[in-house]
Amino acid sequence: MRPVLSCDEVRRLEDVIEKEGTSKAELMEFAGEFVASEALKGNPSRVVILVGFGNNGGDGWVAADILAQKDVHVDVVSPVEPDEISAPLARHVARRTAGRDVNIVVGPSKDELGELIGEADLVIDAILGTGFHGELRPPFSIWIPVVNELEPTVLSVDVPSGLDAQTGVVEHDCIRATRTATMLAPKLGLYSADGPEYAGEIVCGRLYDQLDEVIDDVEHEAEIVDSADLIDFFEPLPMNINKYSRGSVLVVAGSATYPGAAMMAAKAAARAGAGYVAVACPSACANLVRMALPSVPVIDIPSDSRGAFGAAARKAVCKAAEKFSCVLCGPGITTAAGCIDVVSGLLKMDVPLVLDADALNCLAKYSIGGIDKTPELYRRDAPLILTPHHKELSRLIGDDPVADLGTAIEASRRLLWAAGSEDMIVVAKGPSTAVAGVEKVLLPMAGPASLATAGSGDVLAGIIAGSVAQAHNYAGPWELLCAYAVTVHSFTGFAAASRFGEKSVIATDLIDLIGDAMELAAESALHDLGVLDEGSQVEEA
Ligand SMILES: NC(=O)C1=CN([C@@H]2O[C@H](COP(=O)(O)OP(=O)(O)OC[C@H]3O[C@@H](n4cnc5c(N)ncnc54)[C@H](O)[C@@H]3O)[C@@H](O)[C@H]2O)[C@@H](O)CC1
Ligand SMILES: Nc1ncnc2c1ncn2[C@@H]1O[C@H](COP(=O)(O)OP(=O)(O)O)[C@@H](O)[C@H]1O
Ligand SMILES: [K+]
Repeated sequence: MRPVLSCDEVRRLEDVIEKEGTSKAELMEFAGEFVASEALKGNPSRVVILVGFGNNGGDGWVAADILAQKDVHVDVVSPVEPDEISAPLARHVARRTAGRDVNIVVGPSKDELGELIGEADLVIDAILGTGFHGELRPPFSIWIPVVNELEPTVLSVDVPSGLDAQTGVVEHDCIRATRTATMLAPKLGLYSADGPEYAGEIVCGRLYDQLDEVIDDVEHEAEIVDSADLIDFFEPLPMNINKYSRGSVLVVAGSATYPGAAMMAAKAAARAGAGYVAVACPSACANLVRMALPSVPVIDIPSDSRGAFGAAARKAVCKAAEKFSCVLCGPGITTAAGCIDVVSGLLKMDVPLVLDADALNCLAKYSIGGIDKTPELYRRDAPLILTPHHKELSRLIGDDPVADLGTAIEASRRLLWAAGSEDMIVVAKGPSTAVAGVEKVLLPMAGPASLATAGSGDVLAGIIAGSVAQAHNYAGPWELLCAYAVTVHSFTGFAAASRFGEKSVIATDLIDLIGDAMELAAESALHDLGVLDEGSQVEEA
């Protein structure tokens, strides 16, 4: 797993490194060397380096010097003369580079800038880094659209300029990078909100030899999960099993209005590997589910007048749930009174429980001002996995806004710390999904935007429940198991997009591709571990 840091954590890390004897000035030299080495990978003969007023620009000035020494023609485009640069470290390296064989262009017109970029093989964007905040000001608000319009190959330094390194939000405009060379550790904003759209491929410069020894001296906002970290989940099925010992899931879902949600979640749980999956749904939709899923037993639960769980549902659901290795509750249930009752009954049981969709909205209705105010309502000894998207997460914390990865992680932590249980996980879904536990927050590989389709979350909930059900002897952490499920879901998105076309994927497509997705994830893990060469098949390993 690879750490992802907040801007504050990066600053603290730089302080730790400085205490260990490597100054910030030296770090800037290493950052510039890293940028130059990344730039040289494309063998450019002409490079334009756009620099700003701060230390991000400093990295660019150092890279300019190195590239010029390698016989690359370098044009540095600066808003001011080197002597007028405000950040002292950056001013120092700018003055030094000014005395070398580089062409410095101060305050060019739009046309001049366009011409320079048109002649270059590569543009290095060292305008703004972690120090950027507020509204983009001139001249950068003028430079950035000129760059983007010409669509050159762009290497951004640390973060694409214009992107908030913490939130990933682009308020006004942002450099569209081909690649981003980030320093010490990726910043959270590269994975949040608009980050993935603008950052391109992300490469990380370690800069400091003993980075592994000091990086744990600061907290990590999150950790990226690579397929290789999930290798233990790709074991083949043992011979000596039966359908129950493989793991069983009770899917408590559906209503007269939303029978499909129950069908999709149940089928996904089975495709994810559970040996026995049953559905407990309101009697109003039971026959529909029976007809759609011949392999799945359906337990009739008393309905209310609208076809949702009724007053007698809690007892019937909890009795049925006793026999299962995992219960998934929520897809399509509505928030009728009987549903709220069912959710509260299941929370009191000691079976591993996944709460999704309307089960989360039922939970939010329990309390005023956020469920973290009354953690006794959801604190339990058995595993509890909540799978909210941003709106559901916001409801759970009393309607405080959840808009991006950073705020989703913060909201998840509020829920987790209030409960204080190692067996509770929040899978905060979004374009990038965070899997948060009390100890750590994981970022599994995100899927394609094709996953933004109705019912896709029901499929993920099924994959999570199916995976939990199989984890009889699993020693944890639950974060990793949920990260595995999210990764498989992401791969279903890629597999479906390549089969049906990016815009044509619908949630039911994802379900039948769960097996393919597991194979793709396993291949990717073996590839990361160096067991598979590019293009070879799993069977050859
Ligand atoms: N501090 C360190 O130890 C290291 C820092 N490094 C680099 O330093 C960067 C951070 O440097 P700084 O903290 O100087 O900040 P930046 O260089 O990212 O930006 C600060 C500058 O941008 C200007 N600015 C801020 N908001 C603006 C806006 N809305 N419109 C126009 N201009 C705006 C400010 O006037 C300020 O001069 C990192 O991203 C990284 O690239 C690296 O050199 C590695 C070591
Ligand atoms: N832009 C996106 N890129 C990648 N994945 C996405 C994107 N938008 C949504 N997703 C994923 O799709 C799923 C949607 O879940 P959810 O919002 O609960 O859908 P539904 O309620 O319709 O089932 C989540 O797993 C989420 O992470
Ligand atoms: K930048």
